Amino acid sequence: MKPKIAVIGAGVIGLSTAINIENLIPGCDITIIADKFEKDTTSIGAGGIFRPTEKAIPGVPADVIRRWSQDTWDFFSKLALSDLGSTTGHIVMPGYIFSQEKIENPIYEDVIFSCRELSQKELTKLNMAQYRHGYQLTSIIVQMSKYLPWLMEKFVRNGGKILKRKVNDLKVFAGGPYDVVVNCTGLGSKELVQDKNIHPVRGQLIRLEAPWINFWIYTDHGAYVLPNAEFVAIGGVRQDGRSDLAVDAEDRKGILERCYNLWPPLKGGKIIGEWVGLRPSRTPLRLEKESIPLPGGVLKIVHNYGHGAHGITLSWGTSLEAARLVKEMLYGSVHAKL
Ligand SMILES: Cc1cc2nc3c(=O)[nH]c(=O)nc-3n(C[C@H](O)[C@H](O)[C@H](O)COP(=O)(O)OP(=O)(O)OC[C@H]3O[C@@H](n4cnc5c(N)ncnc54)[C@H](O)[C@@H]3O)c2cc1C
Repeated sequence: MKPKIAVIGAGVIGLSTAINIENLIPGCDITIIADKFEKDTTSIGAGGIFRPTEKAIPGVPADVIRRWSQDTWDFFSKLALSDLGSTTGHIVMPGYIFSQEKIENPIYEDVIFSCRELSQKELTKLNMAQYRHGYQLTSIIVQMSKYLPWLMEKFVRNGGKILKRKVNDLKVFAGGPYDVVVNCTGLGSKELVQDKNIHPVRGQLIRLEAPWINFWIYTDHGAYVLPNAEFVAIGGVRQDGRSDLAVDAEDRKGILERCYNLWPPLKGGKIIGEWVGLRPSRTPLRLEKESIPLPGGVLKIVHNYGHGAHGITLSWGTSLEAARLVKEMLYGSVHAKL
C-alpha cells in the first residue's frame, strides 16, 4: 500500500518538505493541508537573502546549521546557475555586510560563491568609514513571489494534493487516514501543538522601485537593502513578541532614515509597497519526530518549524532532514541517513 502523508503548512518550509518527501519516497500519497497559501504566508514577504551563520538558531549545534545551510545552498545555487533561475526567482547577487563587530563566519568563506574582508581604504572609498568592518560577498537572493508558486507547481506536478483548511488539533489524525503527519505550521504551532516556545519576531519592510540598485547591503544596526527583479526591499525591524500586522508609521520613519543614511541613492526610489511579517522564532527550531499513543491509534508526527529570521536560508536543508525523518517513521531507522 502507498504510504499516505499529510504536510500541514504551505509556506516555504511546508512546500520544501513536501517536495523532499516526494523525492525520497517515490509513489507516496501526499497532501498539503493549510489555511493560507502564497500571498498570505510569511514566506512570501521575506527579503530572501541566503545569509547563513553558525549562530542562526540558538541551541542548534554549528555543524548542524552548516549542514542545513550547505544542503540549501547546493539546491539554490543549482537553480541560480541554470536556465531555471529566472523562473524560480534565484538570482546571483554581489553584496556587502558592514558591521562594528568583526564577523568570523566560516560558512560564508566555505559555502557561498565568494567572501572577502574589505580594507579600511575600501571602506573609506565606499563612504562606510563609520563601520569598523566590511565584507564583500556574492550570495543568492530569492524572489519569493516566484519561488513559492514554483515550489507549489512542482509539488502538484509530482502528484501532490492540496487541501485548504485549518487544522485545530493533530489528534484528529490518530488512526488515519495518514501514516505520518508533518507539522510545518510556523507560528501556527503555538495553538496547534500548544508550543510555548514559539513566538513572533515582527518585521517591517518597504518596497522601492529602484532598478539602479543591483547589489545588496546588510548591517548590524537595523538597515538592510535587498533587491530582486521586482523591487528593492529595505528594512527593517526585529520586534520580539510583537504580533500586530499593520504597517507602523514610526517603524517606516526609522527604516527610511537608517537606509537613506546608509545608501543615499535609495532616496531616488519610489515607494511601491510596505509589508509586515512575523518571523516564527523558537530556541531551538523544532525538527524532530514524535509518536503519541492515543485511543484511536498511534499518531506519528514529524515537526519542522521555528526557523525565525533564517527560514529561506535553512529551508531546503531542514526539509530534506524532515523528509528523512518521515521515511524513518515509515520504514525504520535502517532506511534513514541523518
Ligand atoms: C521581514 C522579514 C524578512 C525576512 N527575510 C528573510 C531573509 O532574507 N532570509 C531568510 O532566510 N529568511 C527571512 N525571513 C524569515 C522567513 O520568512 C521565515 O523563517 C519563513 O518564511 C518561515 O516559513 P514557514 O513555512 O515556517 O512559515 P509560514 O510562511 O508562516 O507558513 C506557515 C504555513 O502554515 C499554515 N498554518 C499555520 N497554522 C495552521 C493550522 N492550524 N492549520 C492549517 N495550516 C496552518 C499557514 O497557513 C501557512 O501556510 C524573513 C522574515 C521576515 C518577517
